[in-house]
Amino acid sequence: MGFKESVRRFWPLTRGDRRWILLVCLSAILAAFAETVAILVFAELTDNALQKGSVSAFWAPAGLWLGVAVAGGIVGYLGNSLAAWTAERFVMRLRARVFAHLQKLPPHFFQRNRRGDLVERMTGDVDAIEALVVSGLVQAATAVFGVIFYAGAAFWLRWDMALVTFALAPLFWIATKRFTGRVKEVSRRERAADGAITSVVEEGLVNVVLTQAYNRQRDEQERLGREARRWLRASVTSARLNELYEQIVEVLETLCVLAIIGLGAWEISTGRMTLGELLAFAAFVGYLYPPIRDLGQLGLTVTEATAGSERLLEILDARPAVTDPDPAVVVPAPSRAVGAVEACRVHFRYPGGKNEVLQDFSFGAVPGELVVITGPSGAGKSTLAALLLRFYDPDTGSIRLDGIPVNRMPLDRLRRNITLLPQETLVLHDTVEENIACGRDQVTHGDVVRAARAADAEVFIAALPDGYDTVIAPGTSRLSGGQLQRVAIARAMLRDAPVLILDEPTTGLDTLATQRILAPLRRLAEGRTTIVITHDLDLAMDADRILVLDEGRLVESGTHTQLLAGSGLYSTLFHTHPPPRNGSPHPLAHPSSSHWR
Ligand SMILES: Nc1ncnc2c1ncn2[C@@H]1O[C@H](COP(=O)(O)OP(=O)(O)OP(=O)(O)O)[C@@H](O)[C@H]1O
Repeated sequence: MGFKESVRRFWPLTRGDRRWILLVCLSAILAAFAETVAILVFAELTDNALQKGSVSAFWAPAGLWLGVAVAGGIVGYLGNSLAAWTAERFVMRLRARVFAHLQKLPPHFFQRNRRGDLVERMTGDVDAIEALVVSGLVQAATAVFGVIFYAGAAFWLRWDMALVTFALAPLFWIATKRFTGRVKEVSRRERAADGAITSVVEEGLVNVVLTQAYNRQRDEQERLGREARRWLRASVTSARLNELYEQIVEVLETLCVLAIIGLGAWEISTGRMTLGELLAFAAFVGYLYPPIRDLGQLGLTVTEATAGSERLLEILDARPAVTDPDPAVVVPAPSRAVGAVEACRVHFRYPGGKNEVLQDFSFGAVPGELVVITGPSGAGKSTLAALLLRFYDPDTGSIRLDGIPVNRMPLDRLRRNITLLPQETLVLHDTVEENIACGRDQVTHGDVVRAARAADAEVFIAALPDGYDTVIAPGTSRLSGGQLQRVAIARAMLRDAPVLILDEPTTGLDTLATQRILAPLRRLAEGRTTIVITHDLDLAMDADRILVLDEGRLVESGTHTQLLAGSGLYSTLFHTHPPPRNGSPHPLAHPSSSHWR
């Protein structure tokens, strides 16, 4: 991917700020103009005030110089501040756009890309693109106008000397060209290594308990060390290339300066030039180097930015697995669904996956009904939840809510009507109150307290250091698994959607913790269409219907008693499933102990 493509893709993000960018360029032109005037005044001062030793010839040019310097300073200050503001707004907009797109991408995208690398793309690569699209443009305009003014003034002073000096200019371009390809390759490696380091650190932090428990500290350090060495190599190569380039340019500059001094000495000795003119000429050529160098550097910035663009466009070009339907095909329906859920002859394979994860799967559930989906690991149970929430569309067959195919209703409407309680409770880095309230808009403190009470969470929340205002965060251990689950139940209560999907609600909980969440879960399930995905067959006993999945197929369906009477997979799973924890009979394991109702 090249420069043009990068600009074509990212330039639209400058909409709304283009007049400011133009203003910044104008201020750069004015600053270059002020500099040119100052140098000419300096030549006049040298010839008339310094060489002739005349104080009276000093005042007028000095005043002019000071005026120009102050005006140039103000313009420069305003221009640079505006440039920083515009650049940061661009970064904000680009990051928001990529982040918004990321949020639409399907689960498998995040399974296939490391989190740390995505973070690096959202930070380092976004900055690199800004350096191309906004700062790069301003830098280019500043450099081009600098070259025009200073070269123009040098020609105006002595065109013949200017020609000789500028004959050396192509050397700068050759030097830049030779470095461009290498720099692009190295900066791509550097960015990828940056991403890998962030990933290792991030994964290390998430898995720190596992690392310590399994004595894997050294392995983790080695993993970081490996990535750090790759980064070091790329980073040092990049610094080395940049330094080499700088030094070559420096030598070329010295060559130019020597040429001017030599020619100037000759010209002054023959009386064709004054000292003031020579100094002004040398100053113009000297002032010419930074913009020429900037133009050369710009080449390097462009190459670095195109490497970043490629990585960012990989995200932006990843397609969401599902999109909102065309308004023309949306079936009108009340915002709150009744809650009848149906899957009809569903076949599904994950994008890029080899096998069908669900095959010819059909079922239905209505409000007030409790359907348990069970089966061996990998049977496709969680996939079904993903299809009901429309994270993916089935390859064939349909999923319906209240008889309407889910791909014919806005995603927002569908998901508002379903509450998912995933295996791992989602925790926001926020207060307990916000963590409960986040399920719905416009929630009062009273609503939160009522939901917490119904979820049996009130007592432990009150015991927290700041009660409802206690800040919790993902991965912190302030709340136990069971307590977190009850926060999630309170959130679901408040959300009050007609369809409820519980994915392994008792995973990781001991008997007591399980017992504590059953009553709140029962209250939550009341009157809703409840689908429970579980291995825990204690939960299946008084389900209205149990669906047994095996390798993506529905192999059995019925009540606990019906299925146990047969000798199918359910009965095998039930008789081999772990005995009640802590040795005593599971208080809920008895078929007569109705723990859902
Ligand atoms: N993103 C994915 N890409 C490809 N295959 C996937 C993806 N996610 C899951 N699978 C595969 O789909 C199959 C069903 O997975 P699923 O998570 O639905 O099973 P499950 O019955 O819920 O298992 P468990 O009880 O262990 O949670 C598995 O073979 C799994 O490897």
